[in-house]
Amino acid sequence: MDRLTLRRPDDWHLHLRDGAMMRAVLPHSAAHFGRAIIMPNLVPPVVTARDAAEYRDRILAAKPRGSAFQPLMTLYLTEETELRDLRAAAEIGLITAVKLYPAGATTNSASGVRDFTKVRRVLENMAQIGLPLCVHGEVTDPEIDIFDREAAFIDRVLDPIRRDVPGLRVVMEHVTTSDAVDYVRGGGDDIAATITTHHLVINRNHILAGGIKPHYYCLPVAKRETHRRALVAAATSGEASFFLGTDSAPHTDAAKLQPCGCAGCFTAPNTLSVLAQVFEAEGALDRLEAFTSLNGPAFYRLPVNTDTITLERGAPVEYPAAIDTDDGPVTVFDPGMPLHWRVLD
Ligand SMILES: NC(=O)N[C@@H](CC(=O)O)C(=O)O
Ligand SMILES: [Zn+2]
Ligand SMILES: [Zn+2]
Repeated sequence: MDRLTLRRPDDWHLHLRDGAMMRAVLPHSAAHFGRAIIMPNLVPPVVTARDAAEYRDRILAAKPRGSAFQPLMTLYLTEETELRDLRAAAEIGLITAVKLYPAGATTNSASGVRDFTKVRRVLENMAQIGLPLCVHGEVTDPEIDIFDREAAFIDRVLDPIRRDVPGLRVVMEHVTTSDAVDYVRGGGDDIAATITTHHLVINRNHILAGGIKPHYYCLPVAKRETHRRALVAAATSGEASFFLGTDSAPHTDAAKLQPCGCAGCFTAPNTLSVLAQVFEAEGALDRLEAFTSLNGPAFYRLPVNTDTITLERGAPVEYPAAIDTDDGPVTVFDPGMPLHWRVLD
């Protein structure tokens, strides 16, 4: 097979940032994706309906001319989130989901939730209206080893919340462990998971062996190879509970390459080429469309995109090692292998 036509993919977890950074990164997602769930962890975060409407308008204004890319907005859940504001935003279709960051778990999560009893009423209302909760699933307890924080989150936080609030629809974002894959598989129709591009390619050795590689540092941090294999198996299985959320998370090189560097991999420019390579290696190219274009809309109860994209296999695809922004260069994810699948214009 050297040509592959798919329903146009969507990205169910994307960081576009704001200002100069947004203008530089947005065209890379808009070139390939129909829609994307836009993560709200700006500084300050997108917490009110008004913040979301203004952010959406800034994205639409920065969108390349002629692009039909649709940002699907989210609210950043805080202990002060107002129920009325959130319900109104959902009713008019301004927001597609709400994002839960445990306070301190990841980039710009300081305004996140510490005491989960304080958001219970909001969660109950979300269950009632079927509004999905996107979850960064890591505990923040410094006593818990960073490689165990996702598995611990399932037992200590996520499962108790789901028992407490039956019917709450949850997307466990950027899963990195076989524990999360198993939990989502056994969790019924109200839970799904996004899987990133980079977690299908790297394990923790890529970050640490032979010298430290800050551009592979993201959260949740990549785990051991057995976990990566579980993610590849889930993504390539075609199972409805697993879909693409790239978590493309641009930071300038200056912010990544320092004694305390930021977490995040910037994968927007080459994501689809990397994914096709991974699926081909598994003999699963026929299930790429389910992962990139069908399972996400089904969970979010949205129609699939009506148009298609075509990938073609050939000589290795060229992509920039970094993109320029007015804030400085942003390094593009290096999958460490030649990519033979290019997206045709
Ligand atoms: N994934 C990351 O390592 N970073 C994300 C935040 C997040 O998705 O947790 C970011 O905003 O930079
Ligand atoms: Zn996250
Ligand atoms: Zn993210």
